[in-house]
Amino acid sequence: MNKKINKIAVLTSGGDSPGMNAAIRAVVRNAAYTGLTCDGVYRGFQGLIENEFVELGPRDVKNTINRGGTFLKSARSKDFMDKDGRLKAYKNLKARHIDALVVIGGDGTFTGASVFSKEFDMPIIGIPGTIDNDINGTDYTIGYDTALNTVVEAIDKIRDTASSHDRLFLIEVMGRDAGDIALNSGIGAGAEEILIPEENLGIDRLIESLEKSRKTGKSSSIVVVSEGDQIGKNITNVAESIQENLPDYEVKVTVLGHIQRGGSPSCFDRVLASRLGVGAVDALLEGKSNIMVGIEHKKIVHVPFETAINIKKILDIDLIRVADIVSS
Ligand SMILES: Nc1ncnc2c1ncn2[C@@H]1O[C@H](COP(=O)(O)OP(=O)(O)OP(=O)(O)O)[C@@H](O)[C@H]1O
Ligand SMILES: O=P(O)(O)OC[C@H]1O[C@](O)(CO)[C@@H](O)[C@@H]1O
Ligand SMILES: [Mg+2]
Repeated sequence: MNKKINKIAVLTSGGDSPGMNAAIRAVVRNAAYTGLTCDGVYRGFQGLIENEFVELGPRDVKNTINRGGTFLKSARSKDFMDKDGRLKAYKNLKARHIDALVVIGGDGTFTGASVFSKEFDMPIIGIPGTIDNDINGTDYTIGYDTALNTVVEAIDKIRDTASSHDRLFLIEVMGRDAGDIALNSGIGAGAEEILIPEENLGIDRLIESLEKSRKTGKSSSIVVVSEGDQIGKNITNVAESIQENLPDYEVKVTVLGHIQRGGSPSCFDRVLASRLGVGAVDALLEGKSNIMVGIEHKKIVHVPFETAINIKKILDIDLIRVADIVSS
């Protein structure tokens, strides 16, 4: 028999992502809709430890659906990695009579949530919020679509100047260990080459391919490089190898950086966040715990944290084929 849930708390953790506010809003409003009370926790797991709670009702989340970042703020909490820190967090939750938790974040957040939930018998539901789209069991994570649009807009601008000066640009995009942002933005922005961590074909093939492109009449080129790419030590190192081997090219490097994490969420991310936020409270009321609410084939799914974290999400191989064909 599941314990009755009267009060929940919601937090955002790990790297922020556009649409996290929309997810908080949906959690808060579904809590009120179903007769629960809801606290927000500032600064993710660190706020749990440092007792930074705020009561949130439906009107407290007005005008947030359109805002990037997270108004609850986020953190990468070292203290939560220790049992002492987690014990403090548990005591603070109990002192506020909180029966269950909704965490919005990435794989690290779900790992922490899973450890905590087992240690202290606290029901927890995860909502995938990360620009990386690196979580198994959900087709999309909140913020990924917005980040892709930001990247494509930036690359379009770089292409203008690349083409005016007949230059080769290497553009680094985020994604830690996952190539989703690089592969999809690369196709969307018409990149000549896309370097991702999941596929290392080596520097020689890259140089050969760029040389061939120039011979077939391409005067400028865009190469999208995922930050987790393994070809060189880093993007500058890859640029130097290309420059040495292809002296006729003028090679430039742009690192897009944290611009990719900001901005107003796309409509896709707002709707996704709203569905997952509502779904998280529904799941708690159904007695679920230790799961992520995700989306697969347009339907809400419940995925055990273990499956979401420990099984590497498979990259769509056909996208690599498409990228090769459309860049030829
Ligand atoms: N093994 C663990 N035990 C306890 N807490 C953990 C563990 N792993 C991660 N966490 C907690 O989760 C937080 C968020 O994890 P992390 O920094 O990896 O970001 P994330 O949720 O994966 O998001 P993103 O990858 O989008 O930045 C960590 O800072 C830490 O507080
Ligand atoms: O902002 P930070 O802490 O430097 O983290 C950067 C990392 O976070 C992410 O943006 C995911 O949130 C990764 O793509 C990137 O590797
Ligand atoms: Mg992560």
